[in-house]
Amino acid sequence: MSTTALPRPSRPSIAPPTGPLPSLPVAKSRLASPRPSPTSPLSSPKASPSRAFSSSALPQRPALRSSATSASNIPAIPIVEAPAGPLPPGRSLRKTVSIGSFPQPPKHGQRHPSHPPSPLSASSTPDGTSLDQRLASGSKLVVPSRQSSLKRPAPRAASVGGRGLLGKPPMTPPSFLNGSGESLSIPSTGGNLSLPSPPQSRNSSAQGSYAGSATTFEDIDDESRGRADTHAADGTAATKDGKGNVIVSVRVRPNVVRDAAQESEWDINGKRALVGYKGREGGDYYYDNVFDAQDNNARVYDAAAKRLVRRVMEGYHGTVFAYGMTGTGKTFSMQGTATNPGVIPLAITDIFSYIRETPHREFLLRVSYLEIYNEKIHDLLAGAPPVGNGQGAPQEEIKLREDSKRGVYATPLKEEIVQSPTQLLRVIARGDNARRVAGTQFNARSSRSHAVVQIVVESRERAPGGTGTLKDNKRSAIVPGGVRVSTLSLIDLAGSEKAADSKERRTEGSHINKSLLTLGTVIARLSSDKDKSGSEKDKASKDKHLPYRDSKLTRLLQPALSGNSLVSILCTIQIGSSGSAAAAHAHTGETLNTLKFASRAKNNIVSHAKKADESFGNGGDAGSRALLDRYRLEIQDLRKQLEEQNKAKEMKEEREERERDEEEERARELEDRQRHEEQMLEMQLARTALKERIEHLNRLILSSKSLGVNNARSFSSMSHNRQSIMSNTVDFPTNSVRSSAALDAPGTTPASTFTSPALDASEEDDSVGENGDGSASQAAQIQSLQADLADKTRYISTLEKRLLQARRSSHSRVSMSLSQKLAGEDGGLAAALAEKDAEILNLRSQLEDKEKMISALTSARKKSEAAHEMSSDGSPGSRRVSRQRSGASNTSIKAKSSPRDLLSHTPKSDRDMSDVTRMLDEMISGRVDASAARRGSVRNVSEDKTTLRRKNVDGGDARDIGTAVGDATITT
Ligand SMILES: Nc1ncnc2c1ncn2[C@@H]1O[C@H](COP(=O)(O)OP(=O)(O)OP(=O)(O)O)[C@@H](O)[C@H]1O
Repeated sequence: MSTTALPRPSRPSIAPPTGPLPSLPVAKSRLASPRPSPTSPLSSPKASPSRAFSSSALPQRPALRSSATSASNIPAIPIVEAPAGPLPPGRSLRKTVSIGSFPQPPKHGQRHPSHPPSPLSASSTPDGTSLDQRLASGSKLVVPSRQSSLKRPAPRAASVGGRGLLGKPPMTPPSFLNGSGESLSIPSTGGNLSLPSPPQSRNSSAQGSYAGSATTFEDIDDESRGRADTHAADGTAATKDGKGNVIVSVRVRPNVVRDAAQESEWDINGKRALVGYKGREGGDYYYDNVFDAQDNNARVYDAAAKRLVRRVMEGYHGTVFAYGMTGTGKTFSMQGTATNPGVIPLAITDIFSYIRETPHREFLLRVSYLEIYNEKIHDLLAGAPPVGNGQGAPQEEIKLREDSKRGVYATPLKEEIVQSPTQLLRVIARGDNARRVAGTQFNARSSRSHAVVQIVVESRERAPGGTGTLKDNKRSAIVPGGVRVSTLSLIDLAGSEKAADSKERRTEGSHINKSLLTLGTVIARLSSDKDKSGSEKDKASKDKHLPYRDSKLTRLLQPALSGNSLVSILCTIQIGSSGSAAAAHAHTGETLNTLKFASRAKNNIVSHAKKADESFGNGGDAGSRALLDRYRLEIQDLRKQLEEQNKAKEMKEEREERERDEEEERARELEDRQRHEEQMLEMQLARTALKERIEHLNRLILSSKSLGVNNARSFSSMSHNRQSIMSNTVDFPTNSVRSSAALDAPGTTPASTFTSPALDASEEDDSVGENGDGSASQAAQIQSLQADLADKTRYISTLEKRLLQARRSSHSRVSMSLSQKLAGEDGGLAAALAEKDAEILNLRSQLEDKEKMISALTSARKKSEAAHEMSSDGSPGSRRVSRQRSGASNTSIKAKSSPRDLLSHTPKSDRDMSDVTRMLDEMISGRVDASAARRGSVRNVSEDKTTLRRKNVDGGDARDIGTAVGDATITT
């Protein structure tokens, strides 16, 4: 086993002792111990080839004989940094490695010697020893409370099985911050470990991880996330006293003006994590990390906070705070600058890198930012920033509360949910702007308050299969495992200060100092109350004795300080002080105070940080905290609502579509029905017309029979008497009838019908009628004509009505955009209309004729009756008709006005008869002409209708003619 050389060119090498060291000195007081020598047994030049030295340019020191390689039977091998020359007075050999401190071999993960071991798994300080080793070796210890660690049994053999110095001392137990809890025996390289971090742990840092820690680390960033749990079944940090979960680092701010005198008093050794002061009250202070003036923020972050941040992402609470005198670089370290980002921005970058690297979990981040100013808590994210120092807009008073799950927390405090690094940085920048700063004699922009950024990380297992569809999300909702909530607190404390110029600054300073003092007190007392078992009960009783409540700061830090959180403390100092000797002295005193505070913190704070439980969101306190659960439920609710709304919308659309279809169907049906009705109407119209015509024709036939015009030889029984009267009494004026309509009317009853053959005497005799005077026949005729007239009137009105309806419906149909059909239908429609018009015209004229005929017949009857009354001789024989009057003379026609007139042979009656005869002739001739004209006008309308009409007209004519003839017959 080889050891590596410690690059300590500035220090004289001390030859290793050849024998065992004396028992450990208890370093209560300052020990002017010799510096560890680069020629330490750990500083073998034959460093493992697997080790890569970051500072290869560092001067190589001569190899010292490694005691570890020698006798394994040596109970204890002192590792002595022997100065090249004689030891200075007061200095002693300090380093021993106890064989009992060797770690057990790792259960797994032991690295192959050829693999570059993680720098984080170095089990010792850069010089190859652990802090405890150093403590045990009698290094200067400034914390009296660490007595226990100093009172160790004498170191035993340093090497077991060749492992010797390489093992991890038991007092530097594995921790979550420092590793998985597994120890790896890695050869010390003399503190020059600067192997790069695993790629995934380097997201935020341009620089490789820096293994300056004095404690044992193992890189479990990668696959061993969760493997940590295997080291402690209960999730507790696998450490006996939990000390490994606390990292204390010291950072030295570069001097603006070089102060050679001051600087010479200090020994800042980053590689050995050592701060040594040679002045009065001086001593060597070892920490987990010491950063010198050349170290940038990225390096500080990598070594002091990176692991903690990743543990927070895994479910541990973590607290990082910067402590130090004013102007020493706390804000610079926490916030950094644009070119040199500090812990906060680098942590933010890492948080999001972790989220990216962990696809199997989903995260929710919320951030709050508060400051404690003059012992009052202000929310830096709530509204407008306070103006000046404490004169800002009044804010609701923020109080600190405590509950079992959340520990101590401020409320009401605004929390913002952030989704990207930029967003998070912007929120924090907003808080920074709201923070109170003021110029002091030490710092032009001094923070006058303690500022606390809290990033709450909620995470839960993600359902396999992604979140694409609702189905997936539903599935993810029932994924086993609850929400894990952890908190990362990043705290930039106000700087301690001795004096201030203004009253305001003094007030602020007094509050700052008071709270810092309380913090120091709490940390100092932690040691005496330290409970290694870390049981809740003991912790509670311990906490009771600690003055957490003496200041807001300590109250807020209580969960972290009492062991629930991983802790990283960054103490900032500035060596060298330009100014008066008094100022320089005061400055040094402050610096030493800071160093002592750091040492106490390192030694006293015990963390039993547990991974947060995965809580379910179904109530309980944790449930009320886990926004992730609440959001998930809300999302589910909203999705359900959305689904229901979609369903309702779909149903509504379907219903509307159905209604539209139904409406269209109804409209179609209505249209069909209307069309059908119209058709029916038309058919009805046609049928009615036909019926009317048939009735009319029937009536005509009866009328003709009754008049004996139709066929004298075929009397019907019904009109027998009347016809017989007519035929017997009438000296038929054949010439007049023939000269008129009867002969001209085409299609009329054959002329023989009208020009009835000579009737025999008996028939003529019988034709006088029931009353023996022909009045019954006339009355029947009149009655028949009146009935006929009524029929016609009714028929006409029906026709008119139907025509009107037909017109209306055709109009409506035409207006229903059947324009293309119009061309085709218009002709037919117009023709039909014209036909109807013609028909109406025809019927009207027929009506007129009838009326005229009725009036003529009525007057003829009246005259006949008058003549009958005047006649004294009423015997039938005397009324024999004179045939010699059958000539076509007007006088004879005049005599036809009434049979009674004919019988009376009075001049007046002759005149009357001739009037009637004339009138009838005129009517007949006019009627026939009109009929002829009408026939001509309607012939073109339509074939069958024309035929029908012609029949009507002809029938009408025939009847008219017949009637006229009948009349004439009666009157002659
Ligand atoms: N490591 C460093 N490298 C370069 N400059 C630094 C470093 N540390 C501090 N400074 C500078 O020192 C000044 C004071 O630093 P800073 O404000 O961070 O001190 P502080 O400890 O926060 O002081 P206070 O407690 O008064 O707020 C700043 O101008 C800062 O840029």
